[in-house]
Amino acid sequence: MGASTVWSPLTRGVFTINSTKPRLKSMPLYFSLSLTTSLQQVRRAAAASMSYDKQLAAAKKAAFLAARLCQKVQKSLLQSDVQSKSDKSPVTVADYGSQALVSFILEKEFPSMPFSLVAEEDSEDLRKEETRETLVRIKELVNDTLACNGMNYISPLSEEDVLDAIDRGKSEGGPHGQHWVLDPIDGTKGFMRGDQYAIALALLDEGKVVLGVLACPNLPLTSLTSHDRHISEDKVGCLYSAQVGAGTYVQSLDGSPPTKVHVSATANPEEASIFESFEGAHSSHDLSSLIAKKMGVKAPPVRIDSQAKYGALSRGDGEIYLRFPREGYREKIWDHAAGYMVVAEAGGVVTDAAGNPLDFSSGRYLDLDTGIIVTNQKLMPALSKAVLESLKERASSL
Ligand SMILES: Nc1ncnc2c1ncn2[C@@H]1O[C@H](COP(=O)(O)O)[C@@H](O)[C@H]1OP(=O)(O)O
Ligand SMILES: [Mg+2]
Ligand SMILES: [Mg+2]
Ligand SMILES: [Mg+2]
Repeated sequence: MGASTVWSPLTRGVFTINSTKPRLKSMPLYFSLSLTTSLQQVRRAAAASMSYDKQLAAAKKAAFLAARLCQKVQKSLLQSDVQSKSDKSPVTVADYGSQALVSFILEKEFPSMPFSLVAEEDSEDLRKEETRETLVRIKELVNDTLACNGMNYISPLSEEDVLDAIDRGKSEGGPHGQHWVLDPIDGTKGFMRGDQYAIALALLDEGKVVLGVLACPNLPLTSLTSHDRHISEDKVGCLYSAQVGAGTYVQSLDGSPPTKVHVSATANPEEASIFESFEGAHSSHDLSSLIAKKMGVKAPPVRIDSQAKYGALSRGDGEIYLRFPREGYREKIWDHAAGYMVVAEAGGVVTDAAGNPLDFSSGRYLDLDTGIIVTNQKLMPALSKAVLESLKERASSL
């Protein structure tokens, strides 16, 4: 392990922790170890007790601007906006534009802090000659979004600025220091279909998620499962924000004041409903229906794309979110960090299939057991039991 630069909440300055720093020759090993441990304890305690108000305000601003950019692209989604990446997943100018914008804004907001961003996209394909036109389009989109949202005091970005901003997202994250975590468009398939997607932004401090913001431009302001949807039925666009120890709030992307949300209090599985991926290739629908049957859930599953599921669950639109990707698929931290915070601060529980908490501290990937399950505290015991039984049953039938 090498040196890691840490922004200290205590000193509001930057200091460097070097895990391999030589001990004083005369310093006994136990003293050196206990010094390291207490330094870590001080840093963790500071993270838990500090306020992330400034970072949260910046994250909301960045996610809001990215949402505006994405809305503009989704409106005029043309075939030429879609490229093929080596992994064949569709990447649009909005993915790149959103990442460039968020990266640029966050770095500008905290000029005296070291900037670390773990984000999904990189600029490799965009640096090729044949994608020059796409790059120009992205640059224009980013600059238009800044100018149209009262930020014309910022000088326009060049193509190189855009590429650099995208590539700031290459950080490996990890257990020390602060790292932003970004999915510039979560649910690209939903975005392309005109359905749900989210801009998902979180902050890690000492390996723990300390804030999360989810901009969901197509999510209705009223409950997805409400039987009383009339007046505001057509109003969409939610901005969720959560900070450790301070609860979860939602507001309209058009600027309504934030309202505190809480997960559903339902304890009866018969009254619960389940969220799962729209895409059957992203999560096993069969396993979800087996779990639902075992729990006695009566309602049909609600299938929506992206971390909008976490947002909907945090305000009680439904009680359970199940995610069981195909074997071998490795979850990335940007696909869950913001959603996790939004649900956890609204009183919900997020674990892997074995009941372990998610560990966001070990790099770009989440290493976990089989799948991710999310619900309220009352339903978790029944859900865990049904999940374990269903997994066992599935394994024995293979
Ligand atoms: N084969 C896959 N299995 C599971 N998840 C996937 C797969 N391919 C992409 N994803 C990611 O799953 C998430 C969306 O899943 P869902 O909408 O079903 O909840 C997105 O983060 C998406 O990435 P992306 O951010 O590129 O859209
Ligand atoms: Mg993707
Ligand atoms: Mg994603
Ligand atoms: Mg994405």
